[in-house]
Amino acid sequence: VQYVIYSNQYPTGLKRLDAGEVVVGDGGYVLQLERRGYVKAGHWTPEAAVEHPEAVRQLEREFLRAGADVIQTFTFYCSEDKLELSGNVSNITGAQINNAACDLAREVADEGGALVAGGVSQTPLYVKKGSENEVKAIFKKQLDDFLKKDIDFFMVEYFEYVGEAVWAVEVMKTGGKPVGATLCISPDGDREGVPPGECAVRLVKAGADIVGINCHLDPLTCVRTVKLMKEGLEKAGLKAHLMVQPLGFHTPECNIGGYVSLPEYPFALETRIITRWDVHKYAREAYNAGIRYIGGCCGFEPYHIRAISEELAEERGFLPPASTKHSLWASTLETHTKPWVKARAGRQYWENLLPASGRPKCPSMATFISIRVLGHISVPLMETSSLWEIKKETSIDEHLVED
Ligand SMILES: N[C@@H](CCSCCCCC(=O)O)C(=O)O
Ligand SMILES: [Zn+2]
Repeated sequence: VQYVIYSNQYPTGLKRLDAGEVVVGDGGYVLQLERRGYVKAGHWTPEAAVEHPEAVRQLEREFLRAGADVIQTFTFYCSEDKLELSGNVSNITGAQINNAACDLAREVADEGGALVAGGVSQTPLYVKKGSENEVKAIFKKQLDDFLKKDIDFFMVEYFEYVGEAVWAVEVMKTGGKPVGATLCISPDGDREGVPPGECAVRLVKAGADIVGINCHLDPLTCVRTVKLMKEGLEKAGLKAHLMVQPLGFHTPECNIGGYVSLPEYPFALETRIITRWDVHKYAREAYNAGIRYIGGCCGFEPYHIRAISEELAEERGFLPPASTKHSLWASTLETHTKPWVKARAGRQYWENLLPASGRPKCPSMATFISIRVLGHISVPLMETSSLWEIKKETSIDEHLVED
C-alpha cells in the first residue's frame, strides 16, 4: 500500500461514492464531549460550538487525523424547539451555534481535504404531533443558516420515525446539494414498525442520495439493517449510496429503543465499548455488504475511525496521519521490553482475543423485559409509552400484545 497521508486530490461531493470509492465518516460528538465536560447530558445540545470551539475543533481534528473524509457540523439537536426545551442556551441562539459549527467544520475539513456535512436531527415537535409545516419550518431555519456557509452536502441523521426524516429530506433537498439520511432504527423497523426496506424507499423517493443507519445499536446490527434497506431499494428498482455510522458499544440485547433503553445509558456504558479489532470486523462486514460510507456515532472515538481507515487501507490506497503513530495489527509491540507483550505483536492474537470485562459480578447483558407487539417489535418494558404510541397508531388489540 502506498501510504499517501492526507489525499487532497479527492473530488468533492458524491463523486467519490459514484466512483465506488470508500468514504470514511467521523465518529460521535455529543457523548464524547459530555465525557470531556463540554456537553450537558439529557438534552445533549451543541452550544459548545460557541462556548468552547477549541474542544469541538480538537475532536474534529482527531477524527480527520484518523482518516475521516467527512466532518459533520456540530449541530446535532440544534433545532429551535430543542434548544428552547433544553434551557441550556438562554443567551445563545440556534443561528449562532449553526454558524460557529459550520465555520469549525470547514476550518478542520480544509486541513485535510475532507468534506463538510451540515447536519439536522429529530425534533421534539414531531412526537408532540407538530404539523408537517411546523416541523418543516424548523428544518428550514437550520437550512437557511447552512446556506450562508460553505457546506458540501447535508446530513439528516438520528430519526426514529421515517415520516419525520422524509420531511427533513424534503426540506434539505431544496438546498440544492446532495442529502444523506440515516435512521436510528433496528432491523425490526422504525418506531411505528415501518420495515427498513420501506424506510429506504420513502427516503430515496423524498430525494435522499445516501441512505443508511446511525446510532442506537452496535455495528454489526446496524450493517444488518442497512442490508435490509438495500434489499428494499433493489425490490423497488431504486438506487442510492449506502452509509452506516453505528454505536461504538456492544448492544446484543437491544432492539427498537436501542442503547437508550439500557439500564447503563448514558453514564455506565464503558464496559460495552468496542475494541479497535471489533471495528476491523465491522468495517470489513460493511464493505462486503456494499456500504461505501462507513463511519461511527456515539462511542466511536478517533482510534475507532483509524481502525476503519486501516482495515480499508488497501481499498483506499493510503493510511491516515494517525497511523504514523500506530502499526497495522499491533506490530509495534515487537519493541516492547516484556517478552509476553512482544508475543502479542500480530493479527492472530488480537483477532481471536475475547477480552474480559474486569467486573466479575457484572452480567454480560442487561435484563429487561421486552414486550413483543404483533410478534415482530420488541419494546423494552421501560419503554411501554412507545408501545402505547404504537397501539394508538396502529390500533393493536390488547390480546395481540404478547408478554
Ligand atoms: N452526530 C451526532 C449524533 C448523536 S446520536 C444521539 C445521541 C443522544 C441520544 C439521546 O437523545 O439520549 C453526534 O455525533 O453527537
Ligand atoms: Zn449517536
